[in-house]
Amino acid sequence: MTSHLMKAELHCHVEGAAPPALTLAQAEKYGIDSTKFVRDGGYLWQDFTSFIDCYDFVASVFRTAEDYAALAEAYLGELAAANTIYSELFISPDHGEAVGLSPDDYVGGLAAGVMAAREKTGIECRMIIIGERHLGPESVLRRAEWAAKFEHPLVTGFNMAGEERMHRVADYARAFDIVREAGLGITIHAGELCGAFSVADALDLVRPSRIGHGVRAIEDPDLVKRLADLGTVLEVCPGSNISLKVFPDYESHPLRRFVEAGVRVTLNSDDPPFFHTSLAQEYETASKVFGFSDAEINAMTRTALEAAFVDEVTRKSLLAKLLAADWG
Ligand SMILES: Nc1ncnc2[nH]cnc12
Ligand SMILES: [Zn+2]
Repeated sequence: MTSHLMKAELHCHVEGAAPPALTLAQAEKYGIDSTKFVRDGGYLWQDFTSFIDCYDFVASVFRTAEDYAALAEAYLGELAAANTIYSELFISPDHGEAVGLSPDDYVGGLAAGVMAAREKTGIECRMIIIGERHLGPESVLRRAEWAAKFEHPLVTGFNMAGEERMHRVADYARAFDIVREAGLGITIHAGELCGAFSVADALDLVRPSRIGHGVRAIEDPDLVKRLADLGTVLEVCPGSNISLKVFPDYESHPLRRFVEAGVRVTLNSDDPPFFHTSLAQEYETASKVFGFSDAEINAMTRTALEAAFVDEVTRKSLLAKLLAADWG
């Protein structure tokens, strides 16, 4: 049982956290037909491409700042109820713009939800701007330039998600230079749909402190050692990896091999209802399926807090909470 363990999450896409029932209610509110993407209380997709189509549909039924505030508040409330003290939400202003919501209103709505959740539960949250890789290098560059200028105390990082098989990391290096210069934390999806070369490219060209997934680095032992030596933190999402068939089953999932190799890892849900998971479920899987002890799981939570894109005062306070719980 892991319900008593304190938790932290670095990798969850906010639109990907929308429960199917909420998506249905939103679709009804705007008179949108959802039958192609939601059925029997679950999302309909078969592979990564149709997953992204379904994700885009879900995002399209959130249309106002208030819709996004309610979504963020609901997800953070669920996390807090599972003993989670810190969350980083990946947010994608491109999805807001696609339905006519300005980036300012998109982030403003989410921030209102984040603050309401903190008020009610004490959960701390920061937001990470996403550039969508499959929208192309120009789009990610434009998003990076916007993020570099957009100053908001709750927006602390930049990530690139989306279709990893499109373009090369080099095509996006300039975007990451811009956000690095602006002082944002940097993480990038790599080594999920593509192999070790993609993680190596990310290390060489983007120099992230964290990597979203990164799990296919396991295909190259020298790269695993490089990750351990650099101290790069992997945002591992085991349930997502199994659902998207990155690995056929948990026995072949490399989470434990990364830990044994000294790579810093964290536990995350990615897009929880799409993958029939939750952060609480990922902690349970770490214990029951991977066989990690409470102490090993607490070490992953500590790693998440150490790698979080927060100011040092907040980090210290979060680490103190975890330490107190660990002793308790
Ligand atoms: N697992 C994932 N990989 C890449 N892009 C995503 N966007 C939402 N979920 C994603
Ligand atoms: Zn992701």
